[in-house]
Amino acid sequence: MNWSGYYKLDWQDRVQYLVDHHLIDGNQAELITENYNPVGDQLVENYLYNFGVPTGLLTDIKVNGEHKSVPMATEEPSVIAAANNGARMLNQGDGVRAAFKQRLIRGQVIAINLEDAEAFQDYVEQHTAELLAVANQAHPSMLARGGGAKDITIEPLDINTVAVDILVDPCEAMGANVVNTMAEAVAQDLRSAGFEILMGILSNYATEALIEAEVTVPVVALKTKQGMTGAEVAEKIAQASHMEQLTPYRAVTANKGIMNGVEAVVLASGNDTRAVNAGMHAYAAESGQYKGLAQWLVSDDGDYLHGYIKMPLMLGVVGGSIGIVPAVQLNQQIMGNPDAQTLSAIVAGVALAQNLAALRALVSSGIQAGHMALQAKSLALQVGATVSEVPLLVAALTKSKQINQASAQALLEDIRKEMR
Ligand SMILES: CC(C)(COP(=O)([O-])OP(=O)([O-])OC[C@H]1O[C@@H](n2cnc3c(N)ncnc32)[C@H](O)[C@@H]1OP(=O)([O-])[O-])[C@@H](O)C(=O)NCCC(=O)NCCSC(=O)C[C@@](C)(O)CC(=O)[O-]
Ligand SMILES: NC(=O)C1=CN([C@@H]2O[C@H](COP(=O)(O)OP(=O)(O)OC[C@H]3O[C@@H](n4cnc5c(N)ncnc54)[C@H](O)[C@@H]3O)[C@@H](O)[C@H]2O)C=CC1
Repeated sequence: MNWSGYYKLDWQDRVQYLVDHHLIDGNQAELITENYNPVGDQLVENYLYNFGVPTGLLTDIKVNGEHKSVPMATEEPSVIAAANNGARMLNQGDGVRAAFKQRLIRGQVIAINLEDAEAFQDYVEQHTAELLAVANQAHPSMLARGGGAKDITIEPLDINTVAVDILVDPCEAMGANVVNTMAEAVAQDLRSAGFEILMGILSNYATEALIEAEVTVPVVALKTKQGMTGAEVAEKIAQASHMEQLTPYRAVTANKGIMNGVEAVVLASGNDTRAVNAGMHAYAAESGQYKGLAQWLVSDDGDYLHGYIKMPLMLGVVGGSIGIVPAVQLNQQIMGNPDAQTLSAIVAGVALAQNLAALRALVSSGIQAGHMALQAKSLALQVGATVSEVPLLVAALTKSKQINQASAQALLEDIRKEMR
């Protein structure tokens, strides 16, 4: 097959090309057509169709004194139920408090093959004001909004390599493109001054945008239907949380659980999930050992469970695809059209809610009871149940306590026999 120039075809011809070359059949072309979206066609290259991600609601999480409803986009069963469950417990205290100390994005301009790295550093120090002006002239509207390039720091990388780091306040944007534009302008300026510059690019390791969130939950909110007291559950959650500081094998799983919620809100809010993920995981390993991002401790009097999380989070409420995709605008509206800091506080709150629900399940009934009960619906669809058969099969699976593909298939056959 010759794919050269495929990207120049219009959408209909791109789909027809797949049919003509037997990559898809006519029914599948229809599926693509049903899911065509003109906005999608403008957003990505070689566009075929919009791949739908189910979006559900976290109905109520109290963050910085405000009750928020939060759309979450995820394909994984039980994540949204768990977020609701976690938030239900967090809300029984005063809710989550979350804030940034600063919120800046970093651009790196990397100078290489320096004959005298110290002389280069002196040059940058002496020309800091000029370099900041070059950065700000590259995107003047950010300065006009009260943001823009704020500081320049120097990061020696080896004997003849130095990164000049520009720290930028992107206001309500995430700032990746803004910073890249500034970094390239500074790179050009340094080239004109005679230095060899390898590249200018933002860093997704957002250590100047660390959000800290904390919550205090009365232990009574944690008691289980199976009879564990809140105090018992709290004690075990604190122990479980400590394990994440001891072994990276446990920490990665716990952080995956946190990302269940974080990524679902980041995606629904039109933000860049990859940027958030990369920064989060790097930060989890900042001590040299990968650790859990959240920590839970029982208060001295035993009455409260205290949760804390600190993570890099650079999100925007303008820029990128945010203003373009109608579903994103809808999701922002459901959250009350938050500003960038409020959206970040919501995400940090969801991180705590998600982690609390997962840990509580792990140390009480185990994860499978809640997770697999909700997974049963996907399993039913997987084995070919029709939409009207799904509730019957889910009920049968839950009763059988054998939530796997083989038993789903067998139970579906039984249901069909009975229906005949
Ligand atoms: C699944 C539950 C919530 C059941 O929990 P439950 O205690 O059986 O549920 P409940 O019926 O008592 O309901 C309690 C609350 O949960 C919410 N809730 C309950 N069901 C629903 C639902 N269908 N849809 C929406 N919300 C739901 C809802 O807020 C409800 O309050 P109410 O509205 O009744 O006042 C619980 O077992 C749980 O939180 N489990 C954790 C599940 C989880 O974390 N799933 C993520 C996938 S596993 C994973 O990827 C990560 C992990 C776990 O490995 C991370 C780690 O290891 O740390
Ligand atoms: N490594 C990474 O993370 C990279 C990410 N990206 C992508 O970059 C996009 C985000 O970049 P941005 O620079 O945030 O978007 P952007 O390029 O759309 O810039 C934001 C725009 O919004 C305008 N704006 C209007 N009102 C504003 C306000 N109140 N505050 C701030 N800006 C305002 C700015 O002037 C600017 O033109 C995302 O789509 C991301 O996926 C791009 C390159 C690399």
